[in-house]
Amino acid sequence: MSIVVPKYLNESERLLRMLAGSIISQAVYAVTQLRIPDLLAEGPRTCQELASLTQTEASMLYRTMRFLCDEDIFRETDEQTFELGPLGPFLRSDTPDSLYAHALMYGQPWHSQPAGHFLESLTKGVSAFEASYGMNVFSYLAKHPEAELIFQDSMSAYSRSIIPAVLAAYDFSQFDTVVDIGGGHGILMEQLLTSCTHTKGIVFDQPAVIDSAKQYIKSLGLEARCDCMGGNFFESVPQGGEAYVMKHIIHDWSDEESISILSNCRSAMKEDGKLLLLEVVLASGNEAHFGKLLDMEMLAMSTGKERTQAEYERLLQQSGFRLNRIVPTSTHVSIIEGVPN
Ligand SMILES: C[S@@+](CC[C@H](N)C(=O)[O-])C[C@H]1O[C@@H](n2cnc3c(N)ncnc32)[C@H](O)[C@@H]1O
Repeated sequence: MSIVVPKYLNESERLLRMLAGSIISQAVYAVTQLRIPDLLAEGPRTCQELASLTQTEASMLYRTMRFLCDEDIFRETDEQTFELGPLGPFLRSDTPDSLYAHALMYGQPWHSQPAGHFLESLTKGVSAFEASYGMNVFSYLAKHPEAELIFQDSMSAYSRSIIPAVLAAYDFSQFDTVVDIGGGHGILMEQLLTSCTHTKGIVFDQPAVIDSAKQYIKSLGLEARCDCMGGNFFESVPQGGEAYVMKHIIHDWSDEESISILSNCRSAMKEDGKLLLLEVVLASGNEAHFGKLLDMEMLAMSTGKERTQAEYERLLQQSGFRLNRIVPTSTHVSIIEGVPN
């Protein structure tokens, strides 16, 4: 089933729809938080029934769901009766490729408010998050455990949808020890150790995050093959690994900050080690690419950016590596392989 921008819109309506983007995002957040996609998993329900199950005001819920039919999230099958549309299943909490946790994160004030500081960000040359909260997003999350949990859940869910393609595209079983720098709650490591049964792992992340990773790895019975270590990658990273993997880390940071993280990996790794960055690689021309949206998110939330192959080549070269090859996956994420220079 193909998804299209509603055809009924003329140019000025398309622009108005763009201007109302935050309302669309908040409407998606509201129905997801109410778990309406889960409630429609088994088939259509009336709006009255949904309102009573979610303790919401029926006529307001109806208007919200009617609008989200235009966005392909729901479909009105009968008068005031809805089923899931083509995008609806992705907002269920229980599917492998679920964006449920993502929708919850996008609705949080700390995620949506920085966009209101975009202009200030452009004029001052700092991220909108920094302009809004006076600190970088990771310092904010470390101080707000509830927000940290929502962020990590969202990253884990996103990772679950990407990692199978990464493991299919690259042979990680060639390594004895893989270190996942900024590994969050350990989802990548879980899947990697499950598919490469002779490999050992280390998950490294901030002290505020690593306890949850420890618990998660232990709950899977993988603790004998995986250490979880807390620290700051601007100071040092665990020594002696064969492969240093970073998924969606370098895009969070400026060139200067990235060089500091990468140089620490270079000092810690074995001479025949490999650096593996799991990132979007932007095309150098001006063709449309999903990565440009992620780049805007980086602009709003961090000092980082999405980069082209030439930019990654330069970054690696300035950190003691040579870009060996870029392995595409079936997703928008590629594996950028660096080797010591
Ligand atoms: C965008 S998330 C990526 C998480 C994970 N790699 C994934 O793709 O799901 C960035 C991660 O970097 C971690 N991080 C941020 N600053 C750090 C620091 N100074 N030292 C170690 N980890 C850090 C965060 O806690 C977070 O888990």
